[in-house]
Amino acid sequence: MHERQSVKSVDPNEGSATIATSGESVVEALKVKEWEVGMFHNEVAATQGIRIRRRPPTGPPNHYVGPFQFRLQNEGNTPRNILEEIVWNKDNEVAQLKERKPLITISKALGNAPPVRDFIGALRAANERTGLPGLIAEVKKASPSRGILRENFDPVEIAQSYEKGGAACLSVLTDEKYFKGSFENLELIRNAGVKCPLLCKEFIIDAWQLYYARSKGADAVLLIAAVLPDLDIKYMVKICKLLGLTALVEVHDEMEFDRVLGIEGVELIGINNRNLETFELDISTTKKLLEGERGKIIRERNIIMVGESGLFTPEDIAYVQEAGVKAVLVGESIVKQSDPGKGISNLFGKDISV
Ligand SMILES: O=P(O)(O)OC[C@@H](O)[C@@H](O)c1c[nH]c2ccccc12
Repeated sequence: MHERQSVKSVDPNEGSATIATSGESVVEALKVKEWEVGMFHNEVAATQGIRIRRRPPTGPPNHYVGPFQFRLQNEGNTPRNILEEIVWNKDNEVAQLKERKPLITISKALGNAPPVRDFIGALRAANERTGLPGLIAEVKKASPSRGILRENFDPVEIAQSYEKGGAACLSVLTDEKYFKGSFENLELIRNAGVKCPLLCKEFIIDAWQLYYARSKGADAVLLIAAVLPDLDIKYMVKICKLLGLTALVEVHDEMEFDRVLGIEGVELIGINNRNLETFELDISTTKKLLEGERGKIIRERNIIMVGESGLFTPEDIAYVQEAGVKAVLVGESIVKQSDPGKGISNLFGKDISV
């Protein structure tokens, strides 16, 4: 047992952690370390062409100093775009949630989580059954680019309608601040007896979130290459496998796609037609990225490709299918319709539930 230390470390080269005089200052020192790691993270990310910085570039850690809004207005601490703002906000959110529910608590809850469902299996089966891309239908109330998509929003009703309409899997937004989603919605849908596997649509920046998502009943999670450096994706994909989760790794340009193709164990890749930094939408992104060598690698490795965002008509579906996707992720065009299940028939130009 240590006696309470009250003197500085004798070695002046040692770091601030050794000046600790009580449990609280050890915690502070750990937070500073965490902050430094976050800073280092920004530099590693930049070498991989990632423009999104994990933390504001100056000042102390944002989760224990002052209101976030205040910090955002400070020079040097202004996010460059909406994706960066979301990520910085998520960093705060996760830091707080983690303090309330440490990993050990969540690990215990994992045993009580609903069993995992086969996300990729469901997509493949739907694709074989219909000859069309398997549908991941998104339960989405709002987005920063489109505002409120549906006023009268009952997540369970929408999920059941999607399932009835022939969706293979569902995507449930869990971000509250920017997408008006919640983990409660995910749990409600799972507990209502919906059988489709569920994607937890979240901005994942910390492995803790993977455990949390599984404990809330998720079968799959989204990993965004515009935000996560290679090593994070690599470890997160491994943790997903341990937990039985499917990782949908999302890319939106050639560089991200090549990075992800260099990571072992990736089985499901989404091409987001929307650039999350600028909101620009262009469905030819899916086609462009699957042309040539990359398309060949995908086929050789039997990786399932998902066309994401901006799909509204049977022509759009045919276009991305022709480009090589076996699945699509669709929100806006179906969630806006009074009967979302019927929205699916409109989207595909036929009833895909039979
Ligand atoms: O509503 P749309 O345009 O059909 O898009 C759905 C889905 O692709 C989109 O919500 C999405 C794809 N990747 C994301 C990452 C974060 C937030 C949202 C998304």
